[in-house]
Amino acid sequence: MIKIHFIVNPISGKGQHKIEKTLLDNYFSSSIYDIKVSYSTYKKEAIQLTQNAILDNPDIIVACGGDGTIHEVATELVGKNIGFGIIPVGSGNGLASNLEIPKNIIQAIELIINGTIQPMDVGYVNDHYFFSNMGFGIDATIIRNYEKSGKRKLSAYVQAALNAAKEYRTKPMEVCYEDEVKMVNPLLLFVSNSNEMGYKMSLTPQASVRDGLLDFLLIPKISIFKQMYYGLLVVLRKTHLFKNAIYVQIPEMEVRILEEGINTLQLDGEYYPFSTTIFKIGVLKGALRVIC
Ligand SMILES: Nc1ncnc2c1ncn2[C@@H]1O[C@H](COP(=O)(O)OP(=O)(O)OP(=O)(O)O)[C@@H](O)[C@H]1O
Repeated sequence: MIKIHFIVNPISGKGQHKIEKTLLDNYFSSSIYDIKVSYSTYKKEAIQLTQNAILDNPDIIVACGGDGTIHEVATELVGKNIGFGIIPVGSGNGLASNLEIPKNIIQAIELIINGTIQPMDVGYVNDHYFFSNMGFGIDATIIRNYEKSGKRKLSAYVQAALNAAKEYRTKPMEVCYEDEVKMVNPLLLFVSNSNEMGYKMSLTPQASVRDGLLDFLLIPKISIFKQMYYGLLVVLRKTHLFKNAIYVQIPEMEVRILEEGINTLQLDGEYYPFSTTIFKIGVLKGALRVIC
């Protein structure tokens, strides 16, 4: 018997997907599979649901949602011998798109049945994991504004980004990597494991979830006109034309923020405040067994 737990976020995407046991039973024969389904009823409950599912010794746990749900479920599976499946019913679906997991629910189910388990890298910052990307800087403010808007669609991201461009204040930081220490004051310090942020957009098109490296993108403080130009290049998928950026592919970096107070990060598109000023960022090669 193959035991599979599905953890479903009922509000992800437009909240209109219907992933239910009756649907799954059509594809997972009861002579081969033992299927369980649970639904998150509030933010971050998928963490607890995954912990409960692990106690049942499943072969596979499937996150049904977007990058936020993937983050919550996969965090509990790092370094464990449990297959991780994805049914991407979120809004941006960045990681699933990077892994070429179809957005069509039936095709994603078929991939869980016929796909192979492949190790993928996992990023970490201090004691938190990330699977797609994380960032200090304006992206954390964009995510905070986006979460406040209560909407989950591309136009809400664009509005959140325009508001963040007006209000964001840069902070001086030291970044240490490969024996170098650089003093920076970045608009954006974006760290990516995956080559897609969601909505088919990317700031780090060269990133791979299997290279044992993270892609670090540092955009210095620039004028509002240059910010708009960069935004345009992101939409046009031509960020390589932007000459003010530092882009390195390395396994680790330390960031020291040179101002006391609360520091904000986005981790896989969710907003997190931290009271620490020192952030150790790195990658665990092949630490998640993903089905794709
Ligand atoms: N029942 C619920 N009510 C409110 N929030 C929930 C519920 N279940 C899960 N959540 C929260 O919903 C948030 C968004 O989830 P998710 O990322 O899966 O969808 P999305 O934002 O539509 O997709 P993406 O991140 O790919 O753009 C997560 O923070 C998650 O904790």
